[in-house]
Amino acid sequence: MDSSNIVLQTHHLQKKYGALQAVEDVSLTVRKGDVFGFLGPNGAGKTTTISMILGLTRPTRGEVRVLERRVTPQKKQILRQVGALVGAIPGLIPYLSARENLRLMSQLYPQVSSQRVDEVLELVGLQGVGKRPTAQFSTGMKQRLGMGLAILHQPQLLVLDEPTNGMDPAGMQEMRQIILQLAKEGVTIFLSSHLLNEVEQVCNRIAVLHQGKLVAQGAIAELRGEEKNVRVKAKDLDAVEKVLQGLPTIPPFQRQEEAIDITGLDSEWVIQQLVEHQVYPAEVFYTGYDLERLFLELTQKAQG
Ligand SMILES: Nc1ncnc2c1ncn2[C@@H]1O[C@H](COP(=O)(O)OP(=O)(O)OP(=O)(O)O)[C@@H](O)[C@H]1O
Repeated sequence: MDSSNIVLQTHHLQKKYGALQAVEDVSLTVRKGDVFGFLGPNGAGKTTTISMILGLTRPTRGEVRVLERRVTPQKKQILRQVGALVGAIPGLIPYLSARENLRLMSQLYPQVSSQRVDEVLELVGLQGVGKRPTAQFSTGMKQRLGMGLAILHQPQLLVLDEPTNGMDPAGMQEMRQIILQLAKEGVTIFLSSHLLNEVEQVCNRIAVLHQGKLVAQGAIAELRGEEKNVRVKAKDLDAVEKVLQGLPTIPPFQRQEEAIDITGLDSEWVIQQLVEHQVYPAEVFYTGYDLERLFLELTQKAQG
């Protein structure tokens, strides 16, 4: 693996709070251009991991590297290359407008021009809000401004901790659009979420955390596996079932109300088998692998 391509890496990261193992042996690799989904139910240890990534919490064991440099609470220079939106938006002045807040923040960075402020306002869809004080903003608008503040200095990595928490579906959709746009512009994104659906829509790679432990990591397509799921619709489902039962190796299948779902077979092969037994399906199609099911399987496996 080309290490110059790695933007964020954690090595055997561990955090204990007394007897509680909040994070246990978490090794993550985030490459340039990834929209990396950090998935796990509430309490899995996502925020604790992020806090160690951002040098806010000292790991009990293990280390964090950003752009190949080690991050610790004492050594955080490399985090200038990182933007973060984690919890409440730091430094947001409620009586100032979005532009004024961005301008104020831009004074921290010598390289940020007023042109960049306008660019960011547009990117996060707040160019039209004028002088409205941010105190009057909706949750979604505040989060978008928080995102704007986090990317003002053009970081290489953007860390987002549950950025759509408390948002309505329209706000979530807007947030996803911004994430995708930023990714297009070359920002690597680390997105923590407990929402499978959100992660599936924007991320190319994911890691799944459960009770502090990593239970999976990889490309979404890879994690779904080579496994093929074929749905067969037919007038006579009993006949379909009989054909499946008669195969030399009976594939795992599940009878639904109007279809049979079969795991691990090619649709062409299924059709061929059925037709050879004079069973003619009305429809045969791939249903793909449901991330929700994968997630449940992974977390149940971890528990069992
Ligand atoms: N400062 C702390 N002291 C003691 N326990 C803590 C502390 N911070 C977190 N924990 C515990 O560590 C575990 C992981 O919490 P964490 O907030 O990292 O999970 P999370 O995946 O971010 O969940 P959520 O989405 O609910 O924030 C939880 O059991 C939590 O109660």
